[in-house]
Amino acid sequence: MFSLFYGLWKYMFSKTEFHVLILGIDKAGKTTLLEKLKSQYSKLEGLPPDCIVPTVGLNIGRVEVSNTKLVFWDLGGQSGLRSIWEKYYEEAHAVIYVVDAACPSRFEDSKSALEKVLRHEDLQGAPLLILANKQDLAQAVTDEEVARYLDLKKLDERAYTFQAVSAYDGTGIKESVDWLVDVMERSKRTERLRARAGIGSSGPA
Ligand SMILES: Nc1nc2c(ncn2[C@@H]2O[C@H](COP(=O)(O)OP(=O)(O)OP(=O)(O)O)[C@@H](O)[C@H]2O)c(=O)[nH]1
Ligand SMILES: [Mg+2]
Repeated sequence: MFSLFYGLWKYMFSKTEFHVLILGIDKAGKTTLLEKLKSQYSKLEGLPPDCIVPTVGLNIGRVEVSNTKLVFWDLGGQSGLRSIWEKYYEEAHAVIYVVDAACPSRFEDSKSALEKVLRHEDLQGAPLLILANKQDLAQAVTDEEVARYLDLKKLDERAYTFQAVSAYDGTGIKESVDWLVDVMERSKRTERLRARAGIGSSGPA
């Protein structure tokens, strides 16, 4: 009986919580993005870019956007650390994949790391937001050019988009988060994760 009431209470009063994985190769700007998200969407001051060091473990950021709680998981992108990424796939509602748009010499590495992410069955149907980061730099290429370089195949069955951003000055971040929240709310994967957690779309299970 208690669990029935608790389920009902949880359904009616708790805000939806989404887990978003921030992936990408090292130096793409993932942690800089996380800190920018924190300073734009929460009362917390994010770390300034010159205090950010390469990530070895996991950085977590929690923010609220309208009636939605977002929990960001930022992982290290160095090649020896990428094997850890998959431990987080099962619980993720969506993926943000960050590309350094000012560094074409690393597009190939970025592309193959992303292809591996997309092949993993634990991420089936997860919406994908690909960020062409570092747009504040003159040499950065556009989001369309990053899309051409990555030349991703077999994305038909998942919601995805490319967005030009600067984690440094915040350009494009609001549009990116709005897109992400909207697709996660409508995604079949979200329905599946909710059902597994005992929160059905038409009430507690
Ligand atoms: N100009 C500019 N520099 C950026 C931007 N985003 C990140 N950087 C710089 O890029 C470098 C790497 O940034 P990080 O945020 O540490 O990159 P990361 O993807 O978290 O790297 P790992 O933790 O090693 O995987 C730092 O020197 C940042 O200041 C951006 O939008 N513009
Ligand atoms: Mg980092």
